[in-house]
Amino acid sequence: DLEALEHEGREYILQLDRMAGIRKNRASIAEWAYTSNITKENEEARIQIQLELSKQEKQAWEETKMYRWQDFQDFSLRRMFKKYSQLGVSALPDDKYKLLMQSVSGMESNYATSKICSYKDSTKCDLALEPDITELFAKSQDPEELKHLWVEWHKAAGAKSRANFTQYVQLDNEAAKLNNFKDVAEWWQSEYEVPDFEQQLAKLWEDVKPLYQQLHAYVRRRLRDKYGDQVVSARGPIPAHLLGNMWAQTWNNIESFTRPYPDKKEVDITQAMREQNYTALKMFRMSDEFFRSLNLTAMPEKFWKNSIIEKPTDREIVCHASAWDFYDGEDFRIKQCTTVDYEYFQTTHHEMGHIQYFLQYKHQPVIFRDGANPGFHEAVGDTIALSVSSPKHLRRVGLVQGDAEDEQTEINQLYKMGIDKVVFLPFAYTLDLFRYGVFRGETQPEDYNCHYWRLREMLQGLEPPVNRTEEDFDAAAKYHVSADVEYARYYVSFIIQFQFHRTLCQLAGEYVPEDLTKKLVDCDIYQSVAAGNALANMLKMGSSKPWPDAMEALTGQRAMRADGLLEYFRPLHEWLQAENQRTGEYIGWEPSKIQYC
Ligand SMILES: C=C(C[SeH])C(=O)N1CCC[C@H]1C(=O)O
Ligand SMILES: [Zn+2]
Repeated sequence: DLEALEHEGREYILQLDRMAGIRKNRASIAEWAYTSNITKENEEARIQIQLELSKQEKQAWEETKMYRWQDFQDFSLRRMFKKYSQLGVSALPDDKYKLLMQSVSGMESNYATSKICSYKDSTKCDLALEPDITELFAKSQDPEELKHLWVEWHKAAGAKSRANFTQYVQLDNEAAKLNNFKDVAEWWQSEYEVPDFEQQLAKLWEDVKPLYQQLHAYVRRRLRDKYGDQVVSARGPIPAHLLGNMWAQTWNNIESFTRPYPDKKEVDITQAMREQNYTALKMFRMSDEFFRSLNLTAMPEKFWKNSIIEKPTDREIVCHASAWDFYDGEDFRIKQCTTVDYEYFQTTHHEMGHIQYFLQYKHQPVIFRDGANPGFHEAVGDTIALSVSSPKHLRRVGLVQGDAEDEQTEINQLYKMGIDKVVFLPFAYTLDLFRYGVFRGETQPEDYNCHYWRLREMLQGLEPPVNRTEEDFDAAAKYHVSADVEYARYYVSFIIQFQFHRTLCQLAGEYVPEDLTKKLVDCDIYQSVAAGNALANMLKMGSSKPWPDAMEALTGQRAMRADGLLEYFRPLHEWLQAENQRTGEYIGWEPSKIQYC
């Protein structure tokens, strides 16, 4: 009878889950060995192990689908069977599986090891993205040097991966079809378990776009003031190499010469960190202490022993920051090439947020050790970082001196947050709208660069610094495209982290709507056990329930909405509208004159 069948099913799936944990542990060990020491033999070993594990997964999958789990009464049991019934890339035959692994690995190692020559010294050709090119791009205010760095990086890390990327798309789409998806776009969106995910992304963009356009118009004017109207036009897109970041995904590095009230003392956190002899380890210790102050879990001993927090000097590694779960309940690691600056201070909290999520759901079955959706995992650390980056907290830890806020300082602070958080949204949206089109076949290889830049111009109001052709492949010059990492997760994160922040601030008594002494912009939840406990309760759920349940558990809302972000930035939005009106700024952008299609 069904009762007995369900009991037998539970025994089976719990045993399968234990085996899956061992497989995932072995996969993480092999992946770590390769990405923390990029050599041919480590790459081959990793692919060999992935192949072996995929055979075991395929075997288990054959057995799992024999169960009539759709009729089981127990919700969690059905959910476990449903997740285990999806085989993933292991559904490919061995030869195609291996080809797919090789094409992604080829792109990723190219990205990780790409070097370019210096602008000022053409014989110096050992510049790596981290820390060399990143630092130069953040500091340089010479448009010609920035153009050189931009063009050379996009040639080395982007164009080179065009062939591998085309093969990856072909094979990954085959795997999608073997999993009963039309294409990879549908597969990626299925992770969010809502039928209208893409429409939700579009609606969120409609909500945020007016604020973005005001910010874009203001920044364009300040850049035109600085570089002249031969470099920055009054009504066109902004050249993408002038925004302080290789992908123009955050504009925080141009804050020093574009902030609204320049005569207000400059808040240079990076300089303060260096003056106070901050080290990578100190940044990690401070982040760990913040989480502990919320009554969340301390980093375990193994974390401090096994993590790589600075770039090694004796080998090549994948420097792009990452957090690792080894699925054994005690081994959790971060790998990042930390530099002592504000940006990496944020990144450290971002990665520690991933580890905290791992720690909170480690008691769950292996199959539920995941974010409620991929965006949740990206939002944990950033939510904490919203408190850390508040003037109140920065004063608390001594990174900012001096008095409390006045109106102008608050606008400067909101501007600093806006050129980090608001400008990121059209970038993130572009990256996956582009790849949805590629996976769907709407964008063929001969259109890759043209379609990528059409979206960049339409959504971000940017243009390339020089003409582009289909010899280029600029999308792959971004880590996540070269590493097959879905990106809508960050778009979701940058929306929901403000919903999380608002709730936690209210729980911490730090934010009271309409109370001008308890403003959202100045909220710091540090040491609030009430906020920490509420966050922990949501994190403990992992992916055991559909994400609206997790969202509701924490915020009372069951949907992702832009209202948290728009409430946070409202004073800035009003200021920008008034300022752009005062200067008669053209809002939006006319078509670019640069050739890229
Ligand atoms: C820090 C990570 C590792 Se999950 C990252 O890739 N992030 C964090 C914010 C956006 C995105 C990026 O760097 O593009
Ligand atoms: Zn992340």
